[in-house]
Amino acid sequence: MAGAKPTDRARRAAYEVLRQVHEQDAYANLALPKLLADWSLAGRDAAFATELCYGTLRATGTLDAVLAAGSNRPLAKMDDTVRDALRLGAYQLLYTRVPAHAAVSTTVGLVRSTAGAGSASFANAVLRRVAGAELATWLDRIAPDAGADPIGALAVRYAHPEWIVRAFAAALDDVPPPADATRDAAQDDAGRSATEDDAAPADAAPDEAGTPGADPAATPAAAGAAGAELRAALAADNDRPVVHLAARPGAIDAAELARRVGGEPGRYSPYAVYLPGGAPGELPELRDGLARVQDEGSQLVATALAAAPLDGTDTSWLDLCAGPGGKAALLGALVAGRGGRLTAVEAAEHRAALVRAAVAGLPVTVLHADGRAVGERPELPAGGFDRVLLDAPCTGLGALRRRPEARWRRSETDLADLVELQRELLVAACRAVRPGGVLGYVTCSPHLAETREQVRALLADQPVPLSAVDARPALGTDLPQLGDGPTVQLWPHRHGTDAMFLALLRRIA
Ligand SMILES: C[S@@+](CC[C@H](N)C(=O)[O-])C[C@H]1O[C@@H](n2cnc3c(N)ncnc32)[C@H](O)[C@@H]1O
Repeated sequence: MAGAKPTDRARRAAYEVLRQVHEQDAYANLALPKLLADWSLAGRDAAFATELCYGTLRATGTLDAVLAAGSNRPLAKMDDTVRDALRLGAYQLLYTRVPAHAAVSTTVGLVRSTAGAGSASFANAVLRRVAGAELATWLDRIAPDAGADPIGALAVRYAHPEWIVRAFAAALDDVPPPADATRDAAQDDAGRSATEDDAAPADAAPDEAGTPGADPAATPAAAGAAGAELRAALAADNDRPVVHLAARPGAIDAAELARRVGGEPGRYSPYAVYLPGGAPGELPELRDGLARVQDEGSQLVATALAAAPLDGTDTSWLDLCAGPGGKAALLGALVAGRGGRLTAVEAAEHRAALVRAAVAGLPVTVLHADGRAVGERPELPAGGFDRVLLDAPCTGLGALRRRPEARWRRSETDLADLVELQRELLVAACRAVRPGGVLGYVTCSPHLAETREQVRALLADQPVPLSAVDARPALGTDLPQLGDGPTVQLWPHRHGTDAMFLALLRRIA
């Protein structure tokens, strides 16, 4: 790409990431920064590449529906390289202010260079059809009627798979009405944003620029009608998340960290700092271990476990699923302040290595082991721990805004295996906690099968004698909209955090 215009290199970088995501199961937030560096893309050009890449990945399902309608060839029969180029072109046409002629000609050029002249003329014909109507018109054409199929309509308009829309509706207890103003809200959410000259903020981090932001009118404050909060939750997934840092307790406080990095202290976690529009990049505070990039919701659930009332000893803590180590680092620093020690367990070897790096200098023992082995090895004694965190492997539906490809990669069929594993780990965590001790069950997912239903089944079965503890006071007093308890579900559109779930349970004998 040497010699090419920076905007063309930005498009090419976005396209290469799409290929890596779809061909090699790569993660965009890891692949993109490497390509930006390799191709010397910075500032506005890096922001443009990020916008195109993240936006196209987030909107893939909707773009595919448009392309299918605009093509005489089924998507499944298209060459993979052509399909990704068309997605990138259609994204520019429908979701950005890039001029149509530039979106079409650069995409056709890309297809010509990767797949030859015949494919280029096919791409040209499809994109000209796509360019023939605006997003709103396309949505009206391809989305099911909201009256007959409200979930299907929201799925297309907000670019989420239907099973995720259904899961959010159930978790929010906000089932959309048969017919409503869905169309207007979704169109505003999808409003045009980037041009070649006016892309995402020039200094936007590769992992934070994204599809255009949420509709202010779709916030819970403006909500009220059935389905309004669901729309706000879906829109928040398409919003550009603010980078959150966690100050390491005992090493630096949030106010000082905020001053040093030019951010602002978080609203809810005493350790949180927001970097609005900023890139964490090579901040010395991160390099020196004074802080980590960590969503405020993750900070809150870990600190809530540490804050839950406890009688007796409070020096032996366990993190049963610790990789890559964000919560272990926070808990390790907090238990250090109490003169105690954390044991951090992780089943994947490379992730156990990440935990070791994250907890360097803290009183933490890292075990590369299966968390279900509680009671079977001396380092994991049954009844040996005062506080136990189970941050369970889950669908990750609570962090879709940070992982642009994730919503299309996960499928509902993943759920049954995950729920079973969560259940086995929960039983192991119950064995690990001492009588009188506290167990925190956390998922980065609001799916009821992974959250409230999992806890309800555990309390019904009582593998050890357990009672529920109200998690709300342990989270602090400032958090709004925490519901009736005793469990807590955070949401991006309510709290600006990932959608973390927390249940606190006490072993009573
Ligand atoms: C949600 S992540 C944990 C995130 C972590 N607590 C943090 O804050 O960085 C779940 C982790 O559990 C690990 N895991 C999966 N199955 C496990 C098992 N049987 N025992 C222990 N760890 C497991 C996964 O490899 C993954 O790293």
